[in-house]
Amino acid sequence: NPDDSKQEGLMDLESVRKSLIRQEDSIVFCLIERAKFPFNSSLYKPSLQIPGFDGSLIQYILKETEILEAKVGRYESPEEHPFFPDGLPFPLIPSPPAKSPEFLHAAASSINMNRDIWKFYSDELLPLFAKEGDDGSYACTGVADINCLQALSRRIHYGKFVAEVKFRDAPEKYGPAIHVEEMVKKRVQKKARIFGQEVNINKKAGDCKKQKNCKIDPSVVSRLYGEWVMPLTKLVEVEYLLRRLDE
Ligand SMILES: O=C(O)C(=O)C[C@]1(C(=O)O)C=C[C@@H](O)C=C1
Repeated sequence: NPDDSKQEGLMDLESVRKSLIRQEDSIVFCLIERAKFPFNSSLYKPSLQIPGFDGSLIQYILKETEILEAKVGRYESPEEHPFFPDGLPFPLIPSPPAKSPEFLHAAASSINMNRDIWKFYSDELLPLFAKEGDDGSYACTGVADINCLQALSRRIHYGKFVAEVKFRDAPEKYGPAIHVEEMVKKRVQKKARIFGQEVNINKKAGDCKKQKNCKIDPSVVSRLYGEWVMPLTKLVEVEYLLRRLDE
């Protein structure tokens, strides 16, 4: 019953969608940050030879980042999903006791789409917007990648919350999904234009009218949502609902 959830201070579809909209801002800003650097292909190849590690520098940075984050409890949150879940350390500090029962069904923790997110990000999305070249700034580029990957992962796995509120609520209220998708694509495109403009104190703020003046190509951001973010969010929703009635 949706009213019960409101009384318990829990989520409804409106609040879940509001969170998805706020997360768009983070994603667009992370992409703008990554677009400052050239492609830096060495970051993604195992050729840099990290002592004691068999993989690329980007994998090393992400894995070590997640080890630290796990120690301070990041992955105790149902909103966070590690890219390297195997063998992560337990938190060093206990989490505060939960105020309300878990919102998601226990099966939620078995869903992790980060393998697909890693793949589309490095193989398909990056080549669409990173300019060619190698300036050697691998650490900063890698950190920018990790911020993008984690923001995308959080957004896509938020599908679990979308699915749970839909499961609890009456689905006929939601209207055709296709309109929601068109609106999302238009909105992120507009955000890329507005957030990606050069701000000049002598000019009225508007947006970057010409694509070449934008820090990130707005059509790439719209494509990112249409081709990967929303389809993967739907997949998370379906995977979640398939497990929703498990004991
Ligand atoms: O808002 C919803 O109802 C969702 O299911 C989320 C979402 C999205 O990823 O933004 C996913 C699929 C729908 O077709 C539309 C939107």
